Amino acid sequence: MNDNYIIKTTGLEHRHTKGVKTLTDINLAVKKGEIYGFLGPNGAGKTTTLRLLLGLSKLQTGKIEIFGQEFGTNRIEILKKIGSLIETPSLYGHLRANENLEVYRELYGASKARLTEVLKIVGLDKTGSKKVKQFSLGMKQRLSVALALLPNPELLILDEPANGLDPTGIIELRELVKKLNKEEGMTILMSSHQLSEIEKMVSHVGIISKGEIIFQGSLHALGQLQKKQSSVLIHTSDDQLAMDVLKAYTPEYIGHAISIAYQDEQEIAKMSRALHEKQLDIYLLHPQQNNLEQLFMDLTTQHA
Ligand SMILES: Nc1ncnc2c1ncn2[C@@H]1O[C@H](COP(=O)(O)OP(=O)(O)OP(=O)(O)O)[C@@H](O)[C@H]1O
Repeated sequence: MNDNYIIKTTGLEHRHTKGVKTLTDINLAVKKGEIYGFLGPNGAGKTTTLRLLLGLSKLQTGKIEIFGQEFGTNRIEILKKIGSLIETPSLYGHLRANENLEVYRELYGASKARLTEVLKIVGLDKTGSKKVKQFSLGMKQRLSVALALLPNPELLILDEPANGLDPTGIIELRELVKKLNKEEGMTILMSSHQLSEIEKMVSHVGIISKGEIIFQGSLHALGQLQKKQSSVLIHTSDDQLAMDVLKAYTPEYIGHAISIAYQDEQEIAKMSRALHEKQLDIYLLHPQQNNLEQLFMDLTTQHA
């Protein structure tokens, strides 16, 4: 197996109840150093997949390899190197940030120095005597991440960490995730049901819909796919003739204008030149770029 893979699953399938498949042929590939966004609408199967990766649900079909080792037979060794936040951990509202971490410190076999360190990493080292119940949701979330960081993991798995956070909380989370990745060299797998929440922090994306992966690749590749789906709206002094002039681009008349799918801007320039050559006046030439969110919607609905 390629050592670069931190997580590799092959043909994962899962049934919660007899007959109903929750996951079908999940082949996740997360490489060292990636911030991998695991995206999908509610109920798509993200949590089920993450629970399998952490051994919280029993593997039924398929293979899981983490850090290049088969999960089932190297479970303890592997889990020692993973930090996770999968269900909201119980934080004690009447305790301070450091006191909350102290509760778990020994359990994780972490040193006092590590406790101080993780508080600093998540930016909660100056909260003094403030009790956790007075924390914002974003601060609580960062404290939960601090808990996951206590054992100094190589891989961090976060299930919907942006859930319920306001824009400021999301920015704080983004900064933290990027810092962990860059400064601590951590590989991060995080799930979300909203692309906009994570597109500014992830390097790679896996999109799951109805228990199946429908896209996996770099954020750049997703962007390229988005470009392919872009279209330009054109309205001229004679749309009938324009349709004919542009027939090589498979134009579609949509009532008030012509819509044409394009891949790069050069094509728009060519279309414009062809119309001018036929003395057509261009009243409207409007490229419409689907944003990634739209693409995500497209990707999940097309699959239905
Ligand atoms: N313990 C369970 N028993 C039966 N069905 C379950 C169980 N856990 C999850 N499911 C079902 O499996 C499907 C996938 O759920 P899962 O929680 O993995 O989705 P998700 O993508 O994480 O969505 P969400 O963000 O809503 O948790 C859903 O249809 C859900 O109802």
